[in-house]
Amino acid sequence: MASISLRNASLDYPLYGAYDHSLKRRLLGHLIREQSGMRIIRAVDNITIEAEAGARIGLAGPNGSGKSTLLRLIAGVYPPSCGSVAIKGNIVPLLGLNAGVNLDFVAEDNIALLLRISGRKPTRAIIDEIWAFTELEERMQRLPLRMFSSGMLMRVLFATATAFPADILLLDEWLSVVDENFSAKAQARLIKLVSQAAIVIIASHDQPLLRRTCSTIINLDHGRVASTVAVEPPATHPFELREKRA
Ligand SMILES: Nc1ncnc2c1ncn2[C@@H]1O[C@H](COP(=O)(O)OP(=O)(O)OP(=O)(O)O)[C@@H](O)[C@H]1O
Repeated sequence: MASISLRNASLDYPLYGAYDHSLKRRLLGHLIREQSGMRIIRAVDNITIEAEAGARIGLAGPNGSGKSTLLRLIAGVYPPSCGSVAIKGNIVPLLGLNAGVNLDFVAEDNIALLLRISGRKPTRAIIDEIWAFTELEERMQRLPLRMFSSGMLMRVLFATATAFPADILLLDEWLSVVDENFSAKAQARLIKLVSQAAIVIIASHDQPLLRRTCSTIINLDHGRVASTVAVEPPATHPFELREKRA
């Protein structure tokens, strides 16, 4: 059974070199939690979340409030600086599509690599199925991704990231997927993935979207939970995810 348990989890980003070394700065260092010359940003601050199967959680909050970092913490991209994060179930993190990609490798090798990273065996049949979804010419499978347009690259990465169902689906707002035709197709694939996932967490600035799709909205502010709002159960399939990054 899928579950997420964050207990008093925090995440500090160390900011190497983002400061000066003057005496004044050193004297002021302790005021900004600077340790041995390292400045730290606490992007997620003491957050506790318990989610079981069926949870649909929206993360809201102003720019820099910690939504993306919290998703990365749950995805295991970063370990917590303190507190604990325990996850049961396989996670599909749709956070930044470029993660894990090597532009110098040909497309099919990248697909194989991404599948392996997510614990899947990249068989010929699976790669072909992913490629069919992209609607790109077959010969392009053997070209380095460096030669792809950004829209083509997006198609390949989206098709790969969404090829398998997830127990836990994490969505950072990023869907401005290429041209109109593909967008409709991408949206349909995403809706399917969302409906199959046991737990879905969506970070977005789009309150109507969060209200349509989530049962709980967590409002973040400066990395902390400012409020948690229960939302009426969404109507059947009001899912509309085409949005631009803020
Ligand atoms: N790689 C990084 N290194 C250092 N600081 C970072 C890094 N990524 C984010 N931050 C900082 O962490 C804080 C939280 O950022 P985060 O991207 O999680 O916020 P967000 O709520 O997703 O913002 P937005 O709505 O603008 O996408 C911000 O202060 C940001 O400057």
